[in-house]
Amino acid sequence: MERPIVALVLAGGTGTRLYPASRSDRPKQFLSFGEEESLLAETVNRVGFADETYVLTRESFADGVRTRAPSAAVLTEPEPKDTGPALAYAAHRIREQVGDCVLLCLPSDHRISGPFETVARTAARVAVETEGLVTVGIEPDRPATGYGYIKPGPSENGFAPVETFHEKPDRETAERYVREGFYWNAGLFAWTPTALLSAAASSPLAPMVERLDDGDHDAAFAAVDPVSIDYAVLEDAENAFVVPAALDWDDLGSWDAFERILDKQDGNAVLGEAVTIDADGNVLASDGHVSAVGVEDLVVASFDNRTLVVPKDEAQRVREVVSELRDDERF
Ligand SMILES: Nc1nc2c(ncn2[C@@H]2O[C@H](COP(=O)(O)OP(=O)(O)O[C@H]3O[C@H](CO)[C@@H](O)[C@H](O)[C@@H]3O)[C@@H](O)[C@H]2O)c(=O)[nH]1
Repeated sequence: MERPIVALVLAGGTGTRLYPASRSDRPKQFLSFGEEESLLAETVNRVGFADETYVLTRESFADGVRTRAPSAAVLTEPEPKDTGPALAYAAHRIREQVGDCVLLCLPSDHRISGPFETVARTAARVAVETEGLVTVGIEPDRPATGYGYIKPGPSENGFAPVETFHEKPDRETAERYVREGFYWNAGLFAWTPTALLSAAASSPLAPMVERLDDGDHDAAFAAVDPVSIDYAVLEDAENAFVVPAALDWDDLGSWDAFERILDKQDGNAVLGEAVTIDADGNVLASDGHVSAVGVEDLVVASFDNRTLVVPKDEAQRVREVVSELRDDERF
């Protein structure tokens, strides 16, 4: 009998780099950018072909998830400790509930179009055939430093072994990887719960896996430090594979990404309403109205009575703002 495909949507991050649209009680996956539905709802709709869908999130987002994705089952994790502990925990819980299915793990905050179902089904098939950890590879169009980079081995039958996986390289290394034909890791994975848990058992997640087997979920989370699945497992995995995918894909990581997805108004990317005079190359995003005069290459983001202004090529520095706001719980 074919294994059921279980979609596991990760919705526990906050997406801080889209502050002030994203806030501690309004993470990126709950937002909609010019579409009718939230990124989370779009993700759950996109995996409508799966036999079951779970959304994994933190307790404080659970109600928001239920409202936005009522068709999915909600799993909450004892502590937000990044995607490594989250994915190991979910694999364990779902194996208890539905047996050794094939998990299709997806971020909840990406914008994707193209043959998603075909790619996802191929990844699921490869996960079962190889009993390995399957990633989806996107051809890069720039040396982005916020992604994982995958060097594929010889490809056969729609997939290739992963020769190396390097999470978030520096700029110079990313430039070399793009020249050498590496893929971006799309953050979309397929594996059986057993394959993931056995890889996790010889990784920094090992102390957690032992305690999950004992059934003590709080102790399992307490036993590990926050770490992403990419650093914890994928960089050292010996049985990882990549399915190259021709998807139109964007993770909307920070405000400069909107330049790639929005129609231009006189050379500016505008979300919401704006008047622009002698202004060029700006990203103007708001839930109200922005006017920009005689300025270039800025991000102006204004939501819920909070405004961020930053040079576009320093858009990542919003992290510094959020870290200061978090210190006194104003995020
Ligand atoms: N449940 C849960 N979900 C989480 C947690 N932390 C993050 N997530 C969710 O996991 C997804 C990915 O997390 P990010 O933190 O946004 O990852 P990233 O830095 O963008 O890097 C990952 O994605 C890139 C593609 O966008 C990859 O290129 C990279 O290798 C990596 O897999 C998002 O949907 C986020 O909401 C957590 O503690 N718990």
